[in-house]
Amino acid sequence: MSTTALIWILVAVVAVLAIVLVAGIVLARRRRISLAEKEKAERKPKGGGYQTGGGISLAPGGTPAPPAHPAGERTEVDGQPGVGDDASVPRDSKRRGIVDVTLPDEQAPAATRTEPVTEPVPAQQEPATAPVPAQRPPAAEPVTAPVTAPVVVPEPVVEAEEIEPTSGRLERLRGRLARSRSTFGQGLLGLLGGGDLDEESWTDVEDTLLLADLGAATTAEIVEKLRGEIVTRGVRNPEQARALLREVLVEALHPAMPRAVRALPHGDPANGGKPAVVLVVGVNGTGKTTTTGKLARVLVADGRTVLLGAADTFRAAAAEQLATWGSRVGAEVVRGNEGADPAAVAFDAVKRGVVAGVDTVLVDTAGRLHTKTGLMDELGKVKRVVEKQAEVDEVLLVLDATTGQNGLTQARVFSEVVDVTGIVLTKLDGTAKGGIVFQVQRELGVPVKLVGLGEGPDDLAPFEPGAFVDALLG
Ligand SMILES: Nc1nc2c(ncn2[C@@H]2O[C@H](COP(=O)(O)OP(=O)(O)OP(=O)(O)O)[C@@H](O)[C@H]2O)c(=O)[nH]1
Repeated sequence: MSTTALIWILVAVVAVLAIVLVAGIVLARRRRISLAEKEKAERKPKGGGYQTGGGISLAPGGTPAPPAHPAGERTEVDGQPGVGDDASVPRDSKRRGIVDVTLPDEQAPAATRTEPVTEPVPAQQEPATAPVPAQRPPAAEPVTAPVTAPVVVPEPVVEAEEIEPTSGRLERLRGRLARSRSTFGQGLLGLLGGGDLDEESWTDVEDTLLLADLGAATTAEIVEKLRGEIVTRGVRNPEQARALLREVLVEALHPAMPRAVRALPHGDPANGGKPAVVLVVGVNGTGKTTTTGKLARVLVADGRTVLLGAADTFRAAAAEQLATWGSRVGAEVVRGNEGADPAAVAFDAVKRGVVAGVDTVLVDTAGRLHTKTGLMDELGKVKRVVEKQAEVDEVLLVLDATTGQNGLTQARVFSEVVDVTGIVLTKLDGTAKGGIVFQVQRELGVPVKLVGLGEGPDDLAPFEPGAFVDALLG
């Protein structure tokens, strides 16, 4: 074979190799592209219900608005809305936000005002002893502007209802604490009175207290005290264990805290004295209106005259509900139109209370607010405005005992917003977590003054640590 032929064969081989190489590269590229496309094709639409391992739920963009906040479904029996939650949808009326409140022009004619009070007016600067209606200059009257004009509902007592005496109510209603009693009475006493206590038994005691919602700090304190005293006193039998447990629990409830509800007037209202003003605050559904009504009965039973202010203007039926309570005890009710500014209604109520010379004005406020700022604005305003008429003597925070930690969160927020002076713990009849009493007091440093033990009109009892613990221990 000639050299020329060899060269041609080599060229041909190189050419074939080059073609194979190029074809290989192209094919490889093609494959890679098709792989990527496959991946793309298989990718699920963003967030379509996919949940990552971390538990983060992704929702596809541009889809309809997410389901309503559970607060919208909350009722007085379910989980309660917390402060700072979205507002609950009122049970039977349109929702109104605090942002809807239109502040009046100072100079606006009375008839167009939506809120009666913004600044001090002559009437509010009168001496406390002034006989109010007669001596008030006419110029002061626009303060209660017609738009929020109080609907004063004088309710004569058609049929005087018998009101249960208030003393000893906790003892009478002790049966209502049955659910909590099973934890303390049977649970704790069973553990403590059962002979030698090993580490495991103490863990059980701790768990029992935690389950009853006493909170970690109080639980630790109580357990430590019990452990020490059991050894020191040589507790050997169930009776001794019971006595010790009672003592430790009562002590943890700070029996020396002042628990009187400051609802008595300043001087004689018939002679220019001012009524006591009690603001009832709390998240909706906790039992504010019911508590206000029950408290009115307590006062009436004590021979006091009461005026009720229905400043919960979010829920139309709340005013109705309060009016019913009022009519049952012959208490006048001042209410605003639905959606009226709660501060205006509160102002009108207290003003009317001063004029009418009642002993006590109880103001049921609204707790249905979007944010802490909203709450602060509104409650702060209610208090400021009321104080133009009379001193606020008591701010009762109503907490639903069945909501546990949520109630505690609410309590913290409210106590930052207003100077809470007492706590009413409602629905203690429906919970095994009566221990929340301990925690609430400890957290807020504010005494539990009243407890709600049922839906009946006289199911409100003064809170007495000794009687309460006795009821818990059975
Ligand atoms: N079992 C029990 N139920 C109670 C107690 N206190 C109130 N309730 C019930 O709780 C529900 C709510 O009470 P309301 O007084 O309407 O609550 P509220 O806080 O005024 O609610 P809003 O007007 O929506 O803000 C009602 O069905 C009451 O009967 C209590 O101590 N025990």
